[in-house]
Amino acid sequence: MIISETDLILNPDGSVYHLNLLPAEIAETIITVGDPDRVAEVSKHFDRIEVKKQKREFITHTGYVGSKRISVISTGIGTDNIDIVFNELDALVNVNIETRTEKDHKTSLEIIRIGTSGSLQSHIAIDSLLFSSFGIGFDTLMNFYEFENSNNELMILDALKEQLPAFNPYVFAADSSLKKKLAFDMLEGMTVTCSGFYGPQGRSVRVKNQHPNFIHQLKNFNYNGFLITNLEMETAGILGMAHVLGHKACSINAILASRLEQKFSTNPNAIIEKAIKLVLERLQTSN
Ligand SMILES: O=P(O)(O)O[C@H]1O[C@H](CO)[C@@H](O)[C@H]1O
Ligand SMILES: O=c1cc[nH]c(=O)[nH]1
Repeated sequence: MIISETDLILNPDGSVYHLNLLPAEIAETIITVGDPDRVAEVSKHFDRIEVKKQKREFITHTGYVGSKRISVISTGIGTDNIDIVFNELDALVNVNIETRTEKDHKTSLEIIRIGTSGSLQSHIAIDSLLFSSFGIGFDTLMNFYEFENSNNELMILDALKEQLPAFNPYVFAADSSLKKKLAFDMLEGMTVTCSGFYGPQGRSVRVKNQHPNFIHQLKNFNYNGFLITNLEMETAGILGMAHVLGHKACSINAILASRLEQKFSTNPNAIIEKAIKLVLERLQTSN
């Protein structure tokens, strides 16, 4: 079936519409970061950079760490951008851009988010690193796609419906092989992905929040001892889109804020740098 010009938009040079990339310009291992300035913070550790591209907030650097080819891409903020990044990355590997048809042989990308996040639990300290075993989406992205959940995901969904009935979330697990490879010694937990930074994360600057107990409600959620540990704005969308498109994904969070103690890291760059170095080292040595 031909994929229409409005379903998959290409630029005049054949690159995908928002990412501005051609198929040869991405690696099969991709690090995503929210902040466009973080792309260079990752690629400064590359031994060689062969591609640098940008359109809007989507900056891509592709290069090598040793013999491992890696791309790092900024997604900007939010799961609306995750929809764009994942559909366009998938098209670059799984659609023949010239014939506009799906390829018979599919490529499964390895996608690792290195992001920042706020903690909801006292044992998840500021300046620690946390692996999201599950992403819980409080946004609406995955309502627009067909998918089936695993039994574990369905059981967490049931517990969410019972304990947090005011919300209607979706749930996806991280890829277990990426956890073994990159995060075997990290704290882990369930990450809630929010549709905003202020009200949707229980903050209120001048306007009262409709959910004044948001932080404590989430903190107290418990599924067989498994807790909601942190809040951010992309993880659940990344895990969900990877699942529907057949890619492997995970999310590693540098904890910058404690929402319980109402404190913020005094040196956020140090823990982000630690996460970047750890992921690059482990990606290089695991192949
Ligand atoms: O630091 P990044 O990766 O952007 O992640 C977090 O920071 C942003 C909010 O400040 C949101 O994108 C949130 O998910
Ligand atoms: O509290 C926080 C910190 C970083 N990023 C978020 O989305 N929330």
